Amino acid sequence: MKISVIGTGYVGLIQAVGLANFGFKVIGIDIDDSKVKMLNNGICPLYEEGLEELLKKHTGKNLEFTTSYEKIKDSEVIFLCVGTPQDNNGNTDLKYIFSAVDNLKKHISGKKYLVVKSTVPIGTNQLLKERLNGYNIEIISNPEFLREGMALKDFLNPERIILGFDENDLSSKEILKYIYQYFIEKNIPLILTNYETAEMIKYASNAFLATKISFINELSKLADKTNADIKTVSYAMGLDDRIGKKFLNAGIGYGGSCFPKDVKSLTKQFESKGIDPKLMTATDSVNENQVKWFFEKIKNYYGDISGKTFAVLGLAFKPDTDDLRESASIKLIDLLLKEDAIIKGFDNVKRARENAYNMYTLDKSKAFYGYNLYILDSLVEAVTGVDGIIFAVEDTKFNTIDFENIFNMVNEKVIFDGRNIIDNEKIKKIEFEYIGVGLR
Ligand SMILES: NC(=O)c1ccc[n+]([C@@H]2O[C@H](COP(=O)([O-])OP(=O)(O)OC[C@H]3O[C@@H](n4cnc5c(N)ncnc54)[C@H](O)[C@@H]3O)[C@@H](O)[C@H]2O)c1
Ligand SMILES: O=c1ccn([C@@H]2O[C@H](COP(=O)(O)OP(=O)(O)O[C@H]3O[C@H](CO)[C@@H](O)[C@H](O)[C@H]3O)[C@@H](O)[C@H]2O)c(=O)[nH]1
Repeated sequence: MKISVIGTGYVGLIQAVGLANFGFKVIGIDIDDSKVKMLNNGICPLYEEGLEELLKKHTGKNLEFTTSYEKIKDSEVIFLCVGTPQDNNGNTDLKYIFSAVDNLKKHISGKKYLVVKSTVPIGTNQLLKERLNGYNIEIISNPEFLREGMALKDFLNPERIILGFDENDLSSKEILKYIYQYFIEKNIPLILTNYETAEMIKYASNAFLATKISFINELSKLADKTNADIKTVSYAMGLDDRIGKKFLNAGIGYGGSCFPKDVKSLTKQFESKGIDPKLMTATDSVNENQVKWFFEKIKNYYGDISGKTFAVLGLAFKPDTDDLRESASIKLIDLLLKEDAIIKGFDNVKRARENAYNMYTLDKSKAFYGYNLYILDSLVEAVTGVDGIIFAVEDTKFNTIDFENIFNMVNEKVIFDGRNIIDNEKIKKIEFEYIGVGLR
């Protein structure tokens, strides 16, 4: 069976490479010519562990990439994986979805199945059905749940597969069961439902996780003002199975290309139906403020941060990715730079360092203060001579830092742990000042 994947970003590329690895003949379609060229040469345009190896293995054999929608005519099944960013008002901007569907229309000959993996507001699959009315095509909603940094693992071991169908469509279930045979044999739970339920499951899952994070982040502020230790609070809460220990780590807020925009989109979806989205508004607002609150803690420590030099360790929105979208680390760096601090940034992922460098040199809104920012290729270089070390990403590789060794390299011995990843008791013993999130 031939399969097309429209949009070869974090989701589409994993889907294309993953399906090629299952033995399907896959064509990846993207409007970005330079990306397509790289992919056809077996070069991965984004960092995801293990992805480039698999890309190289299949490209030129059962996997190819193109900018031409014409190739779709040979594919029976088409996965739609284009971006669904937020517009200026926080609504989901569906322009890439509509443009892809309109391009696709021109090449429908014979029966086709369009599987929508992009995260789209409730009602969108039905809208697409109307847009494609009269064409020989069925639409299936199949939201994606992979996490960046573990995308290949998540592709192979999803916790559930959600498939939303039109009630009159009888053939799609069989086609999807055939493609997802591997998962069915592994007894991965399969939820077969209608479009709207499938769409809501995606937003509900992301919004719930985001709310869990904002919940613990809000508590961390109270812990900061009292003698409570938020890490112990999280741990003890998590021992209750009904609560669960995951996504209860306090920090400088959630980032990435999904949680921030999906929470905002859900808020707008409530509002569009005349419902006051109290919980979603709070989740979003706690998150927006968390990084500012931590920045104030840093400022309060010095009084004035102008001319102070900081090592910021971790640049992406989470570990093991090069993705800087809505990164709390970048937001913190912006706040520090705006008050004339000097930043020495480091991330364990080389591509994240490159993306950060490009962002501050090419993005006009940032370049004006980018001259106070240095992106360094070594952690030791980043911490040498600084007035404070800031941990901005929960990268466990930072746990192995030899602080005794670093003691004599820094100018001022203070650590701001924005992700509560450093052993604070150990740090204090070697006479570093320690400032965490809701713990001392
Ligand atoms: N990134 C994640 O971890 C993740 C996980 C689950 C779901 N999602 C959802 O999946 C969707 C894609 O996210 P992403 O992070 O992969 O996006 P992305 O920005 O990394 O990739 C989108 C790709 O689509 C291409 N594109 C845009 N318009 C196109 C068109 N008309 N035709 C062909 N290609 C086109 C872009 O050039 C880009 O390469 C979003 O709806 C997102 O919310 C993302
Ligand atoms: O206890 C925690 C856990 C996470 N985070 C932050 O939350 C953000 C998101 O983390 P994570 O969920 O691991 O990353 P994503 O790759 O954005 O994945 C989320 O968003 C994807 C896109 O929709 C979904 O597919 C995934 O299921 C969902 O976990 C990051 O900034 C983390 O630093 C915290 O602050 N505290």
